[in-house]
Amino acid sequence: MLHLHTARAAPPFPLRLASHRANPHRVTEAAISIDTLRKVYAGAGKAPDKLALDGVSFDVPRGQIFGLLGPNGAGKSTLINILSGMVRKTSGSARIWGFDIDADPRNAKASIGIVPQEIVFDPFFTPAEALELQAGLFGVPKAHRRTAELLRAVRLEDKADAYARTLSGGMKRRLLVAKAMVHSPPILVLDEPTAGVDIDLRQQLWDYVRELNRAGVTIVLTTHYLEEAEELCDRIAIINHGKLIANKPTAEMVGMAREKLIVLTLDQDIAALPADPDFDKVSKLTERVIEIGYSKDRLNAGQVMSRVRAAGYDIVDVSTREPDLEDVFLNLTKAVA
Ligand SMILES: Nc1ncnc2c1ncn2[C@@H]1O[C@H](COP(=O)(O)OP(=O)(O)OP(=O)(O)O)[C@@H](O)[C@H]1O
Repeated sequence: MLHLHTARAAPPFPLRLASHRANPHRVTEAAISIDTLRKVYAGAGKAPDKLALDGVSFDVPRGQIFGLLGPNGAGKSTLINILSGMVRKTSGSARIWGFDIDADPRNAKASIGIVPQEIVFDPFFTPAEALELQAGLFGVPKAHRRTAELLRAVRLEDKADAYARTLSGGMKRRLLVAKAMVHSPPILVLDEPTAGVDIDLRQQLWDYVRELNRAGVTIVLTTHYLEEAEELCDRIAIINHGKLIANKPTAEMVGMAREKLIVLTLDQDIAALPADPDFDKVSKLTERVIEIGYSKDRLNAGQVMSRVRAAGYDIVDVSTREPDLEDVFLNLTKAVA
């Protein structure tokens, strides 16, 4: 049972109250709204300038788990670092919970909690001290601090007074999530939180992320793990080479994979691969096993098998594969590579 009051109707401490009162319509806005965001890193020495974000625009709807996917170097961290105020954008604009990051940076920052990719800790602080310090940095007065509650939420209450260096990797990750929540932001961003994390821990972390989301927190996560995005996210955006190349509800995104694969075990060694203009690709996996890729718009599995039989083979075993996010991802990133 989660006791966080992260997304309560009354805006969290400390800065949002006044602005929300001043503009109640903001409540209906997207959690994050990004408009034509561009970032060029100036080249050092003889190195050329690097265009990291090339006019990216999208909204993260409130209340969702939103996945930001992209290959290495796509621009994901740049985007998140702009939101957190660590990187200065070159042009474009961004609003966090309705607050423009230029015009209202304090409220924008107060509305977002960021769990960084790397685990950085002062080993001599206990988890309780680390949370108190972090709350202090955000200007949360003592009376509003929720150290014990947060430690309970991330199941670290019995480690409250242990030195950080004695925590396991998983405990440290959970402490990072608690640290990102000290100011009760309505948005939590997790930057590749499960890179290098074992399966058990990953599952625990996702359970907790789901719990936070059920409590009303909008979640943005970047990940390289496509299955993870597929399992967790309501909506997925893909960026590649600094450009947004897709942004859809997860089910729709997965449905974009047109190609299906069928693996057939034949009754005899394959002499020549069956050629058919409707097959997108045919590959021999072993002497008697072939894999055929076909577009589900043009053929169904029965028709594929009939055509292989017509080429003189009997089929002794068959399996098909549904398209998944990986197929979409590969197709999309290939198209603009
Ligand atoms: N401080 C910097 N100076 C110059 N170039 C940079 C800087 N930071 C990032 N880049 C470049 O900008 C591009 C986008 O990098 P970014 O870290 O945003 O990508 P990413 O999608 O987060 O990648 P990863 O998944 O590997 O973390 C890359 O080509 C990277 O080399």
